[in-house]
Amino acid sequence: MFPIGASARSCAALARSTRLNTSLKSAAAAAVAVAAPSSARSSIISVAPNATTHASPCHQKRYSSHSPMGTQTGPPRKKVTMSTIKSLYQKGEPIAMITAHDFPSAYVADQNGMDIILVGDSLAMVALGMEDTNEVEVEDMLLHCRSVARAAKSSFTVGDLPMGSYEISPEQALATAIRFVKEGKAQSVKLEGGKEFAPTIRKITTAGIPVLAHIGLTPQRQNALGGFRVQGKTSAGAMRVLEDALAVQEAGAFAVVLEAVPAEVAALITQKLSIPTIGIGAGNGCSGQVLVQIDLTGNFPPGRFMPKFVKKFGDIWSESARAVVAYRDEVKSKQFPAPEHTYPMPAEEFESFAKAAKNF
Ligand SMILES: Nc1nc(=O)c2c([nH]1)NC[C@@H]1CN(c3ccc(C(=O)N[C@@H](CCC(=O)O)C(=O)O)cc3)CN21
Ligand SMILES: CC(C)C(=O)C(=O)O
Repeated sequence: MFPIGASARSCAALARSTRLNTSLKSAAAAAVAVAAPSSARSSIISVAPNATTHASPCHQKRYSSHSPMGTQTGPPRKKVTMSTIKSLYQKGEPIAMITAHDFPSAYVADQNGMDIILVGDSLAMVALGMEDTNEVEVEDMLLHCRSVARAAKSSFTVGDLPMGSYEISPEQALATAIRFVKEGKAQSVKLEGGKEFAPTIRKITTAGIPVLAHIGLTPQRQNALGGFRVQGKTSAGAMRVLEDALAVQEAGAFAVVLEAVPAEVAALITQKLSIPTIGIGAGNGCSGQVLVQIDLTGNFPPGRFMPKFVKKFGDIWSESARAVVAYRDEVKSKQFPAPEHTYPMPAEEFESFAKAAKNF
């Protein structure tokens, strides 16, 4: 979906987003004011309490393949639960959410202060190389949910119900949600849809499985939406997003993802709700934010199309590429492996072996 090099669709989207740029910027500025009361803003912790402190783990520690990521550093963070999320919301402290699709990506998120980890169906594209999120199956999601669950010691986890696994009936949705909890070890599920999915959300929450709703741009319905289009850009469109938000809240969702909605619309919806809004491309007037991990860490090849809402906070791709090139060069030049990467043997043992080997 985000091909290497710009497709015709991406170019059109880019052109549209350039036109949007100025209006969103002023909207974002206006939205800052409603993000949190100033008293709450000052209490926001800027560094995760157990953020990894050692400078460069790869030079200091050898991680054994028997223990996936070595031992945890620092005191364990308290488990984030439904009530932690509620209390962050009440304090006006933004909720930080990130996607993860495997053990290491969940581990780095968990160890560095993410409140919520989402095993998003975006894994179809970012981890499995599929064209579309609609290709991913429940079984694929469950494998990845389990890997994430093993690393998520403190973050609250959400598993994304893939297209086709919840739309047929509330009963189908509940059956899938139960599999996410039992087989995927997820603590909650996310599904795309507003008003029409209120009975579905009600069915799942009544069974005691927390639901994160997802409205605005719902990527699984890109074909019906006419592509990845910003939602709620007209008064009537914004009203539909508000109605969806109120309906999913009423149905029992613990929070709602607002994707690709003008910032001032998202801010107003946030004020109207009594559950947190988690924005992605919805400005900073939301109660929290979510981004796809590989997007924010810059773990994708150059030239790939990115939605306007992505901020690249790192450049993991360049670093990986640099390491792979250095490895290749050292293999080709025989600089690697050096003596320190090999296992010693008493000289007399080797001599005896060499002598014995002569007869073979
Ligand atoms: N790596 C990745 N990051 C994501 O955020 C993401 C995925 N994959 N896959 C699933 C969905 C798809 N998402 C998308 C994809 C494209 C646009 C996009 O092209 N948006 C246009 C808006 C155009 C308009 O209506 O003005 C943009 O220019 O940002 C938005 C969200 C978000 N999700
Ligand atoms: C972008 C987020 C909200 C998502 O749905 C995903 O990662 O699939």
